[in-house]
Amino acid sequence: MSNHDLAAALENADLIFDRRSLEREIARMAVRIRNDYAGARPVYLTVMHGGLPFAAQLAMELGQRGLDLEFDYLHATRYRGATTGADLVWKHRPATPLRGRRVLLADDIVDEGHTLHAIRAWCLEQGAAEVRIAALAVKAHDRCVEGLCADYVGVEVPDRYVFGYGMDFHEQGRNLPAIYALR
Ligand SMILES: O=P(O)(O)OC[C@H]1O[C@H](OP(=O)(O)OP(=O)(O)O)[C@H](O)[C@@H]1O
Ligand code: HPA
Repeated sequence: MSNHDLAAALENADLIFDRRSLEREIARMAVRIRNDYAGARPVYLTVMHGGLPFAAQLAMELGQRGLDLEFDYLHATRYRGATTGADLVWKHRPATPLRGRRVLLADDIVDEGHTLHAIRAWCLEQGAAEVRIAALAVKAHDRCVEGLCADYVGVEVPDRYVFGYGMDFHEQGRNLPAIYALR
C-alpha cells in the first residue's frame, strides 16, 4: 500500500467541482469549439494520462454537435506521480502526420504551463498549421509560462494541488468523477 493514502487525501481535501458542473462546463466549451471548427476535421490529441476522462467527455459533446475528430494521443509527463513538476519526459508521440493540420490538444490542467508549451512547440515543429489547447482546468496563480494560454477552458481551480477527473494524487484518484483540492 502506498504512503499516500487516497482516503486520507480525500479527508484532507475540498470538493471544488462536482461531476454535473464539470460536464456542464465541458458542454459549454464544446459549443465554442464546434463553432470555431465548422467545416474542419481537427487532429484531436489527448494528452495522456490526465487528459483521458476530459478528452473523452469533450469528444462526445463535439460528436453530438456534428464535429468529427481524428483521434490520436501523446504522453508527456513532468510530474510522474509526484505533486511538484520536474523535466518533461516524452513517453509516446502521436503517429498521425501533423503537417498542414489543425491540431486540438485536450488536457486536464494547465498549471505552470510547461507541459503544453513544449507539446505545442513540438506540434508546430512537425508542421501543424495551427495548434489550439482545450484544458478542463487552469490553476489561478502567476507562475504560468509566458505566452501559454489555453484557448478553451472549463474551470479555474485554486492554487492548491488538485486531483480527480483525470488528475492524480500519487497515481490514484484519476477516475474520481469530480475535482478535489488538497487543503
Ligand atoms: O502545466 P504544468 O505545470 O506543466 O502541468 C500540467 C501537466 O501535468 C499533468 O501531467 P503529468 O506530468 O502529471 O502527467 P500525467 O498526465 O501522466 O499524470 C497534467 O496532466 C498536465 O499535462
Ligand atoms: N494536480 C494534478 N496534476 C497536476 C497538477 C495538479 O494540481 N498540476 C500539474 N499537474
